[in-house]
Amino acid sequence: MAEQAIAGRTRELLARHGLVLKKSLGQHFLTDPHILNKMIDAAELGSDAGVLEIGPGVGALTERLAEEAGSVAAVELDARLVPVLKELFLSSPHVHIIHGDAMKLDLGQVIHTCLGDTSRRSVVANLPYYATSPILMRLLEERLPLDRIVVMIQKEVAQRLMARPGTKDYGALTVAARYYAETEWVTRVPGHVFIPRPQVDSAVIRFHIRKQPAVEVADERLFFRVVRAAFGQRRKTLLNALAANLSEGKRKKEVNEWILEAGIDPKRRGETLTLEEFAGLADVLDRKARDLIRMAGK
Ligand SMILES: C[S@@+](CC[C@H](N)C(=O)[O-])C[C@H]1O[C@@H](n2cnc3c(N)ncnc32)[C@H](O)[C@@H]1O
Repeated sequence: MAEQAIAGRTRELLARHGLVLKKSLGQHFLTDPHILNKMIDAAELGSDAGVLEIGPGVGALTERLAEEAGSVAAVELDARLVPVLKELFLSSPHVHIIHGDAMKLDLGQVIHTCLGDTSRRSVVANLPYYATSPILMRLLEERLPLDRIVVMIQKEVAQRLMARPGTKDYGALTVAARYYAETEWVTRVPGHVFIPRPQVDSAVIRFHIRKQPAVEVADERLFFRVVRAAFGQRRKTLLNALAANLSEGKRKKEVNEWILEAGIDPKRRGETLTLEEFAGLADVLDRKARDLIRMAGK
């Protein structure tokens, strides 16, 4: 379908159902067929592929997914859109429309129930801006049975995901994404291809989910605590940031020794550390914590 046709159909559906879009739900509907095709190509679908779509809106992307994938499960929060979607996909039994909140639903169960007959699974979605990071983190942290994720997100978040250590965009989100997946920039998306036009530009990013995390750590929760502590106060040195956020009353001298033991200069800023350096540091802290527990038990 051409851009004008998608835009016309979107407006017609909204008018026919008397729907006023809610900015609070990130409702900006895509009208550009070239961008839709880029997302479809990036997802590398086929009849053996199952797709979880988050936020189908009035179904522009869902329709393309339905053409290219074996099964589609589309989770929409806005109850007003659910009957519109059900009507659109009435004669497509491989498309499952689910009314629910992607931040709360048991997504593993949705995948199992709706996409169980497919051999590889992806998420393909134009995510609502207000919930991009929490939804992405859920998809990655919960270790859902997914091979890849192709998402359209705010350009600034995409830049954070792709950032290199030492740059202003590099942060806890970058480290977390890289821990679970390889990230790849697909395309930039200008604001004028949406109804209504958002104030920001977007980008499409592809995640290849790793079978194993990028680095091995003894205690994953501690690893992410170290990462959050290091980025919590970006202007501080690693020593000061960790002493303030993580050391639970330990003197700075000890924290300094831990960082040195991990082979890192304590005067560096947390934002310059690579994934491997964060992992090494978390493992030193884990060893120290175990030593303390062992000594307390003697
Ligand atoms: C950016 S629009 C994308 C719409 C459509 N997929 C498209 O590309 O045109 C985001 C969609 O996510 C829905 N949404 C917002 N929060 C949600 C949530 N927590 N769970 C599921 N859907 C949500 C909105 O109602 C909206 O339909």
